[in-house]
Amino acid sequence: MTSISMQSASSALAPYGWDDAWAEAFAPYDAEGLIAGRVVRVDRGRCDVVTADGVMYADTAFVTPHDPLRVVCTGDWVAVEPAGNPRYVRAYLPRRTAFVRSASSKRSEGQILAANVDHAVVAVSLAAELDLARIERFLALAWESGAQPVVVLTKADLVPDATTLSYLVQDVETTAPGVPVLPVSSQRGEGLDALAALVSGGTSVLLGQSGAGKSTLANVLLGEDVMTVQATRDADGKGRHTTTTRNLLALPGGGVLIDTPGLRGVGLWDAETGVGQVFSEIRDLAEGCRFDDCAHDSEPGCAVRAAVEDGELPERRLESYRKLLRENQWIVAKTDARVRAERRREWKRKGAEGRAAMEAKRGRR
Ligand SMILES: Nc1nc2c(ncn2[C@@H]2O[C@H](COP(=O)(O)OP(=O)(O)OP(=O)(O)O)[C@@H](O)[C@H]2O)c(=O)[nH]1
Ligand SMILES: [Zn+2]
Repeated sequence: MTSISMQSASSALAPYGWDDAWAEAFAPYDAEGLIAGRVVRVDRGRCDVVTADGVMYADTAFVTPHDPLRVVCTGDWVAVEPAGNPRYVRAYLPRRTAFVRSASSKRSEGQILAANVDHAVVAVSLAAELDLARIERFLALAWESGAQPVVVLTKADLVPDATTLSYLVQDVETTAPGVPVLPVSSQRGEGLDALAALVSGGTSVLLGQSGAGKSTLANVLLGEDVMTVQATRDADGKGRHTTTTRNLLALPGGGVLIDTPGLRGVGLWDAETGVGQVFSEIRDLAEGCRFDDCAHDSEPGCAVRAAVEDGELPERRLESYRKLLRENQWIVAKTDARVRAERRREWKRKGAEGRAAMEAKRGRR
């Protein structure tokens, strides 16, 4: 049975992405009298949570274990205490997707940047020459998170004619199998309705190089309503201007936009699965290689090299694939080395503390 509080939460939180599956996952917390909400901002152990009763300021101490991937982040659905000063976040619901930096989700030292993202919108400017390798890199990050990538080719108004534009779109489409490619112009308005429709069904993030036009797109998507959205004041009336720095916003046309500073400058991390998805046609071809661990270099019976020789697979694509895999392996190795060094320091520190404690005890005797 759904409680009254859950029913009101459902309608108030729907613009933030609440659905039946979240309601079901939340049911046990509802039974405990906890409040459902979505994290719109995290800052040093505290977070702002949008709930049916407005934005609440909550402490995350209960849900901040040592594993940095299990720290509450923007986009999480959480169970907050109904009262208290401070109120505590008691739990967060299992994540559907997660953007993680520095290491894979299988490891414990990554940094979580955003949770429960459905669409990763990669903004690519048409004002400069297309850098396909860069697009592939962003797509790897996007796939790795579990979100569906979308490429938005911005500043389409700067492309001289429609034929050129269609060639550019085709180039990106062959680089991005399984990814919708959408040319837009924030200045002239082309493609913006299609983009708004695309992001209206879920939570989106904007990725892409500096100057790609992300802020401009965000402003267009947020429209004039951005001011009223941001004016929803926090319920505990502390009078702080938290809402202006919110990292998660409900879009007037439907859907949610997450824009965190960390996501903006994101680089490649352990994204081997993501890299494989970007180059899905290479992965498919590799099934025909004689050796399971074929590096598609000079091995005999390599189906991938054969496809390059036949002109079926662009050489650039294979090079880019191998480069991203190498880069990825290097990052993993570096991260592992750093973690090992950190652990050693930790052991030393613990050892020293342990010895000090023993000596203190002995001294007391
Ligand atoms: N001609 C044209 N220029 C655009 C368009 N969209 C954005 N720009 C311009 O491109 C520049 C960069 O846009 P931003 O939106 O600031 O880019 P950004 O990706 O947010 O950049 P960072 O904040 O550095 O990550 C600005 O000067 C915009 O005016 C467009 O559709 N057409
Ligand atoms: Zn091969």
